[in-house]
Amino acid sequence: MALLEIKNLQVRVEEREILHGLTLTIDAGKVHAIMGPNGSGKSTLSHVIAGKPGYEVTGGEVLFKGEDLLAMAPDERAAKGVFLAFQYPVEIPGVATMTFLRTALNAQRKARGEEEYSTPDFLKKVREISKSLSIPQDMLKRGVNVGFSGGEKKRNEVLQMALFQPSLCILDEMDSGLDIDALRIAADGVNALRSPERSMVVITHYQRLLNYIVPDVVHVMSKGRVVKSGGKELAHELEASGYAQFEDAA
Ligand SMILES: Nc1ncnc2c1ncn2[C@@H]1O[C@H](COP(=O)(O)OP(=O)(O)OP(=O)(O)O)[C@@H](O)[C@H]1O
Repeated sequence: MALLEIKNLQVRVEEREILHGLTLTIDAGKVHAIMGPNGSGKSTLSHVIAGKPGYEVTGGEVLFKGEDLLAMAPDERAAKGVFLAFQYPVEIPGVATMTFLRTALNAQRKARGEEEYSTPDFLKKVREISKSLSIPQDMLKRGVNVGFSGGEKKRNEVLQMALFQPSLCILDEMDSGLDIDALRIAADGVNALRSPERSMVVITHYQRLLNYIVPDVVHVMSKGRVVKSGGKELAHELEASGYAQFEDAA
């Protein structure tokens, strides 16, 4: 069974149809890259999967582990293992990162009927992961993403991923705003999470990120649909030839 199955998905935002019958299947243990020009609907797709409000699904279906994902509330999706790493992570002043991480993790565990982490176990886990991502401990005492640099925000997203252990990770333009060293650290963190049970959807404009996170499958999106799928070599072809050929075909 596929981990995620999207069939003929149609989505409207503010009365305008953005996804026009998108079909995509993601098997467990695979890394899929989604590429495509600005405005083709990549972020819209990731937001609809995560359950962000404001998107009206007018047709099609999304099955996650065989269940109707669209019928689930966003927190239920997270507890079931869907994680979206934001393109622009939000700041939450007044909520310490550590408190946020612990509350979110325990809420997800509780929803799954699992025991909550004890404080020492939780601290040990966070320290281990943050060390591997070069995130200083004092950063975790600050408000969520408050005063974090662009690179630190992205690394904080990878920290959440490593802590929550989701089965589907969607990375929306993880490379934007990252310098080469930060990109390598974040990509190493993502690669460490690759497993036969976990799938990743990497949304990016550029082939560069895919040198660090090598995909099994590459899809091209254009005008609200997946218009071509192939192996990792497809990303190299796109880098050479651009997206215009698909714009015409869509
Ligand atoms: N909240 C919104 N209100 C109105 N239009 C929207 C909204 N969100 C998205 N759109 C429109 O939907 C289209 C697809 O946007 P989306 O952000 O999904 O594309 P994208 O492929 O992620 O683009 P980019 O590569 O530039 O990030 C765009 O034309 C955008 O203007």
